[in-house]
Amino acid sequence: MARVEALSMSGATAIPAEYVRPQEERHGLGDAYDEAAASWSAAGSPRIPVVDVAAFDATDPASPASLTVVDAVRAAAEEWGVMHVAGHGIPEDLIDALRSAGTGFFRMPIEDKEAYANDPAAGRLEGYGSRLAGSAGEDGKREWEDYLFHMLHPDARADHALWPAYPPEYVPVTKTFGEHVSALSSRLLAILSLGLGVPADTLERRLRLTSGEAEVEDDLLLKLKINYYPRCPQPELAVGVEAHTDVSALSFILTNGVPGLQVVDSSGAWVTARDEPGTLVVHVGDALEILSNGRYTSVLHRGLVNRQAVRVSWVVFAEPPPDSVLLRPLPELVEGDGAETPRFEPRTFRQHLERKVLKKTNDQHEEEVVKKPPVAAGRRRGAQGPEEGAE
Ligand SMILES: Oc1cc(O)c2c(c1)O[C@H](c1ccc(O)c(O)c1)[C@@H](O)[C@H]2O
Ligand SMILES: O=C(O)CCC(=O)C(=O)O
Ligand SMILES: [Fe+2]
Repeated sequence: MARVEALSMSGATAIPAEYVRPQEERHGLGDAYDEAAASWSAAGSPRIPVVDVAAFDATDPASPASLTVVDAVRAAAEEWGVMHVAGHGIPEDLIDALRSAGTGFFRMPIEDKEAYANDPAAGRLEGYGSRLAGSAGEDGKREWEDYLFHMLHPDARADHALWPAYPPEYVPVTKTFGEHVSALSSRLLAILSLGLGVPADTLERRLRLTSGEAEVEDDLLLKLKINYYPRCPQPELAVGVEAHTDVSALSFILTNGVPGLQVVDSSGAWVTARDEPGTLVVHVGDALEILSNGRYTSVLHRGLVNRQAVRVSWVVFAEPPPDSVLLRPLPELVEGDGAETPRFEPRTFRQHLERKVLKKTNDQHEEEVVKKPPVAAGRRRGAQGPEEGAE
């Protein structure tokens, strides 16, 4: 398997055809540093909201301080589907240690990283890999990134044999980080539940409780993907990660400070995420969009690459168990007095993934619509359609 890192280090000035994105996808692509400078310097340019959740008190969710947090998170999740979260409670020195552990792994020679290679075709998704965005072998389908992917939490489900043995602090640091993200994810799901006008434990219960007669509590799973985006000689032709929405309930993102993440705003324009020190970027994913009956928006985003600096991002996906939980709009929203029309058909997480992949590889399959990137600046998101099935 060709690693993007090796291509980047080869010194070639042109990228291979399989990394050249189709013309219709190249709108607004460019060196992430140039795109960031252009987007941040424009007067009145839109900014992803920064919300500080420190003042939310789970033991007193109706206090004025808690309600202020609920309102800010609700507004960001509705209008953007993405926010920079401050006051998250994860110690800065732990975040620094996480960054240096992951960077330490990628600093090893490629041959040493290959010991961790995954094999998606054989169903082994965990490990070191390089992604094919679409059908294998087609031109314009590869993404300019290598990655490391593994289960992070709960610890009992994580196979530490698949985690890097080097650097030696990788396992303890990453594991501790997972515990903190788990706590943060519960806190945010409580805030987001209150934002929907339902009790604080609603979203987490619905994401974890097995449907059926006996209420069995399953775990919310956390998976870690460390994305490694090497320097790219033609960033106007390539993407690090193509435009997509996350299938998770929530995703948590940290970076090494190099720009690249872009999100679509409510006018349909690409906005480059800033580096907001002390914050984590949090995405609303498809699972939460479904549970909230579309009130919260699963954010369409992509990753740009650049000529001068390696970009690294750490993404934690918080997702329901694949088969045991039925994802559907909360009964509290779609049943009884003042009920909303359900906008999504019930499905398990695995079914959702399968339908989305099917939709991507077969555009005729229209009942499940995957959000499409804007073709020109300023086009409204509504034109792309959320992934709905029950209207
Ligand atoms: O819960 C999620 C949400 C996501 O958005 C993603 C995910 C899990 O896993 C995807 C992934 C990671 C590693 C692989 O080898 C894959 O084939 C897929 C990730 O890309 C993302 O879409
Ligand atoms: O690198 C980033 O900032 C985002 C990566 C991403 O969207 C993903 O891995 O799903
Ligand atoms: Fe993503």
